[in-house]
Amino acid sequence: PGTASASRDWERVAESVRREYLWAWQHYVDRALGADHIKPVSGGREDFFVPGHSVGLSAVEAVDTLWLMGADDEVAQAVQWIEDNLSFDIDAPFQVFETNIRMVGGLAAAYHCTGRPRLLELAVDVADRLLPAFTESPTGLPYRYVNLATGEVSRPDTNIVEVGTYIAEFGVLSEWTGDRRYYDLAKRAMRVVYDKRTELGLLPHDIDAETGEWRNRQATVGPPGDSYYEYLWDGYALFGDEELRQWYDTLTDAILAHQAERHDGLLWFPQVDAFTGEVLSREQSVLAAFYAGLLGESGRVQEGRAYHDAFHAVQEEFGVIPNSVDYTTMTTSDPVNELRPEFADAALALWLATGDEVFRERAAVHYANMLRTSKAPYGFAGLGDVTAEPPTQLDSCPGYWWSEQMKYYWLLFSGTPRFDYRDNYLTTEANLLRGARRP
Ligand SMILES: O=C1NC[C@H](CO)[C@@H](O)[C@@H]1O
Ligand SMILES: [Ca+2]
Repeated sequence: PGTASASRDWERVAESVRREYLWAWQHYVDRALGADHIKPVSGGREDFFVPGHSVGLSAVEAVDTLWLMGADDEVAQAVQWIEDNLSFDIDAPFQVFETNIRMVGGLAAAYHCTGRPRLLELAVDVADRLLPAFTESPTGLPYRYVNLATGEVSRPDTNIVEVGTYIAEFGVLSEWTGDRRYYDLAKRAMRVVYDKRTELGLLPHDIDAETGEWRNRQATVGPPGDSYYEYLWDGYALFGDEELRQWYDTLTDAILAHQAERHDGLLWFPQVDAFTGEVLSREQSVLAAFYAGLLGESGRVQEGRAYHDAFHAVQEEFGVIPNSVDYTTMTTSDPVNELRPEFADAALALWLATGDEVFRERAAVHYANMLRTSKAPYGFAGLGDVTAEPPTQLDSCPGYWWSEQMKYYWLLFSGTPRFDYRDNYLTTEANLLRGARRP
């Protein structure tokens, strides 16, 4: 990986990605610096976590992407705003999962790339404000919300993603500070879920943080199941935790045995009843596409390739992948596109795992189709209906756009010396926690 390919001028595509990203960044700086989101059609500002309490989400999500692009002046702009303005002393309930993967992860990645101590201090500050969600819980499964100023917790009606997607961000904080609390609290919640797997070795996705009881029967590799599985593997990949790998292997073997289904020669993962294996739904969320990359990087390369082939068929059918498809008819009942990055996420993971150029080609099409349909006056916009000609643009650009697909494209096409292509780690929000190579 990282070598130029004779068949395509990847450098030219990489330069396009960097140019478009810096164009969008300049509009964010000019019109919405400090806001969680810019509104790309109107040029307005928008809060993500809590109305009236933006925490500069897009700037935090952008730092490592800008750094990997060598855009050091823009890195300085983002870091300046963060160090001068960012405070988490906010008397409002924040969603623990989203705050972790976006703010803890974003600040930790910014620290990993720049080495600026204030960024690590802020990551630790916001992580400490999340801890009551874990320590106040009778089961160790964190509540969904915590007030960052008072520590008041709420919403035990949670799911395996929101109780199990912390080990990467919390683990590096333990590594970088020497305080094991973060790692231990994150892993304990994962163990509670694993120990409740069904006879078939499958997991429902909804769970009560106070009673520990399952609240549904359905198993899915899409939301809100996806990153629980991802972080079992990541805990092994990042910290060498063999127990997490064993849990991952046990659950993945069960998923491949009971959830995998072939249809028209393509591999899919329908939703099934975790206790009986009965197929409940053949809707496939675009977010489930990440799973192709997870299978590929965790030694299930053939299955990973096959599942990416399935989503490639969806990209061929629609151009821009809609929120979900029914794979038995290849039709969509949800034609919205929210700039979801998972197809590109899996393309990068599979390219790093196999070196096969087909994944760069597929990602290049993903980028070209986004560029053609989502570019709006002040940034990149989601689409209201990917089947319309032209697709209708939404006045929204999610924070993950600044951290995910543009970074995946850049890493796939640029061969940047700032990234260790052989030893690296990106979180589920594409925050770089290992593999930055400072010049
Ligand atoms: O894990 C995640 N789930 C949802 C977002 C992208 O679709 C993003 O926040 C992240 O990739
Ligand atoms: Ca993800």
